[in-house]
Amino acid sequence: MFRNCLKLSNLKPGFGSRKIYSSMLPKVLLTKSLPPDSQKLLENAKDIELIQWKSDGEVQSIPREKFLEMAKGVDGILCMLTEKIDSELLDVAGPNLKVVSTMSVGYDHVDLNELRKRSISLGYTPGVLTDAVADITVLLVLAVTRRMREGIQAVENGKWRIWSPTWLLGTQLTNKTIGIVGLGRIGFATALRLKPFIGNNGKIIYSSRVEKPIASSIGATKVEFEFLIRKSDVICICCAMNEETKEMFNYEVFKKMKSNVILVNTARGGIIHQDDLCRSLSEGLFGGIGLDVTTPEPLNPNDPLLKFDKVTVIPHIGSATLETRTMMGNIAVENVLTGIRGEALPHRVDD
Ligand SMILES: O=CC(=O)O
Repeated sequence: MFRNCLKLSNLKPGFGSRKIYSSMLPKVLLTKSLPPDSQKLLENAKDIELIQWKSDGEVQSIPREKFLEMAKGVDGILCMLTEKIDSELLDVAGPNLKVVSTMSVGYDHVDLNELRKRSISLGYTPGVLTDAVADITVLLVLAVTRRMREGIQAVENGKWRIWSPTWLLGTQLTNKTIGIVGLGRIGFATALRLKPFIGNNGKIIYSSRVEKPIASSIGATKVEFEFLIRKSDVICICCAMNEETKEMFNYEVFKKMKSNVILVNTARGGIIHQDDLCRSLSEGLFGGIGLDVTTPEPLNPNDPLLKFDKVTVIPHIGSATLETRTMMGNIAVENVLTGIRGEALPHRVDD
């Protein structure tokens, strides 16, 4: 089933025995094919041996056992957010490993402390996916407030009868309060995009560990998380997932929200306690939910969450534009190549 284990040694003809020569080159393990331009960039690197796992149609992530097997003795790993980088993997990889480069802005799948202990650098891809993820956050806000999923289902299932003044009424964003959880790059870009929709009488509030000076440029006000969840009509989760934010949206929090609140999550599924979300939905809470991220991913098509018409789920495609994925891929390649050469990574997670 798998065409796994592609071994690509970037040798010019005439360099003698490929096997002997290639074994002297630093090895980079790539866990999934990159967008075409980024793939070429890595394949054209002259000073590495590229070891790549490939699945048919790119639909499956590298199985854990395969990952452990292929990571042995490598100098660099270029991975996705779907691969767990933990002590087991790092032990198996061994002392040659200098750099892990994840093709993602989030790195909650990486045990940063274990990397630090071993002086392994972590590269990531910040900045370049801000617009794409902010776009999809707005897309979900609009889709949920305007009941897009139900509308599409009605058309497809022959339930579209006649124009009616009272059918499929959504909610207008005008004059509403938007709460952004985490006003980093993506949170700010989302707020900026939503501002014209709420008009002069709408409000943007945000919660964050620190005051964000840029917020004043769009009139956004910093508030306590508690205030945000009580006062917002629309809440966009735009923060990173860490010990502090994991399952911060749970039953207790849901009960404090407005009963018709719209909740959108384009960050990480784990920030929402999903069983609590289902429980709250079955108790009639929420105006609607929009999720680009879930627990687990992929979400089982029979997951109870999908039984609620007001829940719209899309398959973690926030950064999925060719432009953005190519920029992410190129940065991930630069990170891994500079890392194995012992140079400073262009985009390194600071320790
Ligand atoms: O979710 C996507 C990313 O972290 O890049």
